[in-house]
Amino acid sequence: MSTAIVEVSNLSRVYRDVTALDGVSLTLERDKIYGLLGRNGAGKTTLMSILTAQGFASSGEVRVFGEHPYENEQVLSRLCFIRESQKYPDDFKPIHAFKAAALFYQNWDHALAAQLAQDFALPMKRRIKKLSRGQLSAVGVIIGLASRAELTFFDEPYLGLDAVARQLFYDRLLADYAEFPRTIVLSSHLIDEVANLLEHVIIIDQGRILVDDDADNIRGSAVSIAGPAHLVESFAAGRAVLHRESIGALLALTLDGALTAAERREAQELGLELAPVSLQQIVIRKTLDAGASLGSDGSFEDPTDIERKETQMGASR
Ligand SMILES: Nc1ncnc2c1ncn2[C@@H]1O[C@H](COP(=O)(O)OP(=O)(O)OP(=O)(O)O)[C@@H](O)[C@H]1O
Repeated sequence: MSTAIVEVSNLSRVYRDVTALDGVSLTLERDKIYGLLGRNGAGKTTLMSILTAQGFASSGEVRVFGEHPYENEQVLSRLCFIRESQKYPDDFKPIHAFKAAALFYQNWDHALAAQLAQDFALPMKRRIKKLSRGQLSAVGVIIGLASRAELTFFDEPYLGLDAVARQLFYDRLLADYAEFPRTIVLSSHLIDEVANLLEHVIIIDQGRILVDDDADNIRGSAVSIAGPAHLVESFAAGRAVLHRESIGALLALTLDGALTAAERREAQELGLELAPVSLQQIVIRKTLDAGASLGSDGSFEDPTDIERKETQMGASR
């Protein structure tokens, strides 16, 4: 039996002159934590909006729990979309938002919501429009977790949350997921922070799927190698290089693709240093690579643009 709960086929979304999604096909399986990653404007929110029936597709097919999500109460009551721009009625306090969620979500766990409100030190009786930015994010995070929806989307849920509160969110998410497995899609720019939560990663770039793979495969899909420049160059000859960085006579390369056992031995015999590459670095390299070879208008860009973009993204270490 298929475990796919979301099936997307050739989905596109065009806003006047912007193609936000361009022929996206993917499936999401039951009981998995997905990372939906990509640069600003890549199309992540647009994709999640369409899957949750808050936005329309220009073309393509979307099935959620085997059905069209639009105006489909059966489907919508089984999914939860937490986004930063969530609007609440003017006079709503967190307590009202939770009561409304309890009516809508059949798996709502009141005790969990109360515990999380305490953990996040959320003032339950203050109007939501008076809450700080972090407290507002906490309201969303609590609804996302306590709803225990079969399919939950968190679109950058951490805005304004401090480091302690973010860690609390990650810890509670993992603990609750272990007890009540479900499908969670987490869109985040803080990739290193969420990397350990993710089982599967979808990288989207300029409206297209760039990578759709298990997190472990992606982690193993690049390696960093460092040592005297001439030895590193000869070892890496003929291999795709995602990134290079030199300091004096030393060179560090990020190589695309895993090394075989024999190659690892060879590197060790040459005295070269091998190190894994973080998920965040891989995402940065792959999206820069895709952007460098094919510009948004389909033209090839000047390769020196990579340096400029890396600086913009804060990727250089
Ligand atoms: N309502 C709209 N009208 C016109 N263009 C839009 C609209 N919504 C989104 N876009 C454009 O579509 C593209 C994808 O936007 P989207 O919000 O999906 O990106 P994102 O990956 O979520 O970005 P971020 O990480 O910055 O939140 C962007 O170029 C954006 O400017």
